[in-house]
Amino acid sequence: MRHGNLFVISGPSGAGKGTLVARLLREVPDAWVSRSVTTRAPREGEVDGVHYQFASAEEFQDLVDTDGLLEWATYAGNRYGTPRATVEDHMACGEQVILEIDVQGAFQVRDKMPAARLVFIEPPSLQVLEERLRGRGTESDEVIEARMKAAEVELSRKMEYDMRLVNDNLDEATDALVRYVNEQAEKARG
Ligand SMILES: Nc1nc2c(ncn2[C@@H]2O[C@H](COP(=O)(O)OP(=O)(O)O)[C@@H](O)[C@H]2O)c(=O)[nH]1
Ligand SMILES: Nc1ncnc2c1ncn2[C@@H]1O[C@H](COP(=O)(O)OP(=O)(O)O)[C@@H](O)[C@H]1O
Repeated sequence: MRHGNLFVISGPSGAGKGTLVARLLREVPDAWVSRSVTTRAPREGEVDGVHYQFASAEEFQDLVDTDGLLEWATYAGNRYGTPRATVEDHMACGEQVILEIDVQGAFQVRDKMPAARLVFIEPPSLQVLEERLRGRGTESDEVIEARMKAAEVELSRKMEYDMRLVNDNLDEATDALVRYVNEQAEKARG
């Protein structure tokens, strides 16, 4: 059994974080992904307790006030946070814990848990990013515009991450992510 490690995956909306994390979970048997709490409305097809734990603004604030979140941030007008207890439990079980969170949250995690590995997923270009966001078909034009603005701020911080990965060819990007997680987990085992 390997020791528990913490991996943070960030990158602009539409870069392919969710797609890559889903593939990583299939290929790394001891990987586990945290489920965030959010005040964002569910998209069509999203199920409460599966994709996110959907919460009201009051419920979210209660979690903040009771120190129930490891980190939290406001992104494009909605609040998102990582439940602390489940992350700690899964790390204690020796799992490779994955947080798919924004750049603000990533640096809060690094402050609290300096051993966390931070991975930044980049799109091949801003044009491809916009095409993927539109192609996903889950957001209005207005929301896509807000996410493209956020993308520029996010990309400006990529050099602060431990690893950067361009998600161009999906199979190659998946392999690189799986390799990195396994290498780091083996290194931590010593
Ligand atoms: N800080 C933080 N960011 C989160 C959390 N959960 C999701 N996010 C980020 O919030 C942003 C918006 O997520 P979402 O609305 O699901 O859009 P998507 O990433 O385009 O599918 C993305 O950058 C996510 O990585 C969390 O628990 N904490
Ligand atoms: N390497 C890739 N090549 C082409 N399309 C991709 C690739 N990776 C992801 N996509 C597609 O781009 C869209 C955004 O991916 P998603 O995983 O939802 O991004 P994120 O979680 O970063 O917002 C989805 O429709 C997904 O199927």
